[in-house]
Amino acid sequence: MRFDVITLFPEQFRILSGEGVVARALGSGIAELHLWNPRDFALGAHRRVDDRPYGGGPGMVMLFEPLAAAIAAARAASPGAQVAYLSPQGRTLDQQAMIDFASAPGWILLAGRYEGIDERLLASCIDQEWSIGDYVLSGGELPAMVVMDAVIRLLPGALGHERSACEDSHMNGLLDCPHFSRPEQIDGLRVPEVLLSGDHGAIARWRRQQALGRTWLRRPDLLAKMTLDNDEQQLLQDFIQARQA
Ligand SMILES: CC(C)(C)c1cccc(C(=O)NCC2(NC(=O)c3cccc4nocc34)CCCC2)c1
Repeated sequence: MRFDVITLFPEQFRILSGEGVVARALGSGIAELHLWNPRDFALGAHRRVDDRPYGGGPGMVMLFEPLAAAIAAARAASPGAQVAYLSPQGRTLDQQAMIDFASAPGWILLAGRYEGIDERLLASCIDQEWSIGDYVLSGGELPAMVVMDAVIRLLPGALGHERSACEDSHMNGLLDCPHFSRPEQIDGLRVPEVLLSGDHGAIARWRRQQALGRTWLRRPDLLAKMTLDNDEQQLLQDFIQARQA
């Protein structure tokens, strides 16, 4: 999958070519990243990419022309790719959204800075507006990297042996089960016996029950989106009753 990112800070994206799943995917051609800096499309003597807001007020606004030109260049280089503006006004993303994005031919991601972009870009050049959540950030670069990380992990061949035991619970919306490793005892705290039993069926059921129970306890909103089969409903009931005992 091809990613084109429009950003005033292309250097920030070096972090993706470090190590791990995304770096390997970029290195092996499963994904590709092309960076476009609006400053390269800024004309005139001062090559401005931002200016003061009409109507006054603090801060600066990213100018229309350099962004429109950068978007046009990215569109020409990535046929079929849609343009998504990472923005606090956007649709809040979740795993299902990332799964949907993973089937696109490519994405052109626009990262904002300052107070944001000239609104006319949304009407003329931008196809989608996405948010990674409700907090004040300095720019759209980290949100763009969050989207790339979540989508690239879903591409065929991206996850080798890293597929985790609880990956399934991630994949169908449950929280993770608890994880333990050596030593068996720390300050009197032991590892649940079932995990030491070697009974893989019991271990898989315990992990499923823990994922169900923790989701019920901590994120009932995620559980509400799910349909549990009879076995899962029984596991969850047993978890709830054990807690009330
Ligand atoms: C959400 C709420 C707290 C109510 C709020 C209200 C008003 C402004 C901001 C704010 O953070 N503005 C600054 C910028 N933020 C983001 O780009 C950004 C922020 C959050 C999630 C994102 N997902 O993608 C891009 C995102 C916009 C221009 C430069 C960075 C945040």
